[in-house]
Amino acid sequence: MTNSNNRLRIALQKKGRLSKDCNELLKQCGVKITWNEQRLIAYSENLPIEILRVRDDDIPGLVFDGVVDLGIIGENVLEEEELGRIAGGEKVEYKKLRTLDFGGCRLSLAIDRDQPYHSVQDFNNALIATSYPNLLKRYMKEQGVPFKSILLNGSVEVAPSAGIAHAICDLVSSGATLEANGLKEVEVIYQSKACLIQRAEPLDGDKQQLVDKLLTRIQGVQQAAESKYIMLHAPKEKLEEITALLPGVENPTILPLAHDDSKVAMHVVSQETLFWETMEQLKEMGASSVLVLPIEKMLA
Ligand SMILES: Nc1ncnc2c1ncn2[C@@H]1O[C@H](COP(=O)(O)OP(=O)(O)OP(=O)(O)O)[C@@H](O)[C@H]1O
Ligand SMILES: O=P(O)(O)OC[C@H]1O[C@H](OP(=O)(O)OP(=O)(O)O)[C@H](O)[C@@H]1O
Ligand SMILES: [Mg+2]
Repeated sequence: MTNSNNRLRIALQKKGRLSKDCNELLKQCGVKITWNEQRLIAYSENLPIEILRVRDDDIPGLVFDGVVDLGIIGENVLEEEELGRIAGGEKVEYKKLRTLDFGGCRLSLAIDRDQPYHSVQDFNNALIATSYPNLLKRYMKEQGVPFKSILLNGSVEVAPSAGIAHAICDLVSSGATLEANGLKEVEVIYQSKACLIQRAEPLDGDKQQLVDKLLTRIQGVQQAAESKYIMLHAPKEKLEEITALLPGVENPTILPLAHDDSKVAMHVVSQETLFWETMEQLKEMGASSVLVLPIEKMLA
C-alpha cells in the first residue's frame, strides 16, 4: 500500500536519539506541526506534509518499499538494513539526499577493560554480541577475521559480563555506557550521522518541488548553524590584515563610523567558529567592539 493522499509523507523516529533533532529541524525549516505524544501520524498545519512516527529500524524499509516519500535515519541503521536485504537477494533502491548534522556516533568493537588487546586478529573465532550483524560481518570479512555474532537488540553492553559473548559491537558516542559497563573500545568499524533519504520511485511534480524546497531550507539551516555574523570596528589601515584573519570571509561590508575617521565598522559572515585566540589577535591589531552573533537562517 502506498500513500493515497497528496501529502508528502515523511518517516521519523517516534522516540529516541533522533526524534528531538528531527522535530527541531522541521521547525527550523518552517514546517509547523502540532505533536501529540499518542498520535502516530502528525500533520503539518502550513504545508502538505504528514509525519509517520515509527521505530527507527523500520524507516529504511518504509523508504525502500516506497511506503513513505522521505525518511530521516542514522546511516548505521540504513546500511545495516540495506546489507540485510541485499544478503537476502533483494534489490535495494533509494536516494540519499543529505547528511545531517546530528546523530553522530560510531559503531565500535569493545572488550572487557582488563583484557589485553593487540589487533583485530584477537577476535579470531570470538563470539560478538551486536545489533548490527551485517555491518560487523562486512568489516570482519574485509579484515579476514572469522567470528560468530549473537543478535541483541538492546543493552548490548551487558553481554560480556553476563557471559553471553566475548565482546560487543555497538554504538558509541561519549563512551560513558562502555565505561559504566567495564568495557573498552578497541576498533571503530563505522562512523555514522543521521541522513535524509528519499524513495527511488519518482514523486509527482508538486511533491518533488516540496522536497526541493525542504532541501534548500535544510541547507540554509545547516549553513547558518555553522556560520557566525561578526561585527567589529577596525582601523582603516589594518582592514586587509583583519579580513585575512577571519575564517572563511570573502567580502566584508564596510561602513563609516560617526565621529571617528580612523576606523570603520566591518560586518562579515564567517563560515567557522571564531576562537578566543583570533579574537585576541584582532584586538592586538587595533580592532574594538568585536561582536560574534549566531545566525538563525541563511539563503545564499
Ligand atoms: N549515543 C549516541 N549519540 C548520538 N547518536 C546516537 C547515539 N546512539 C545512537 N545514535 C543514533 O541515533 C539512532 C537512534 O538511536 P536510539 O538509541 O534512539 O535507537 P533505538 O533504541 O533503536 O530506537 P527505536 O526505539 O526507535 O528503535 C542510532 O541508530 C544512531 O544513528
Ligand atoms: O557512548 P554513549 O554516549 O554512552 O552512547 C552509547 C549508547 O547510546 C545508545 O543507546 P541509547 O542511550 O540511545 O539507549 P538504547 O540502546 O536503549 O536505545 C547506544 O546503543 C549505546 O548504548
Ligand atoms: Mg531501533
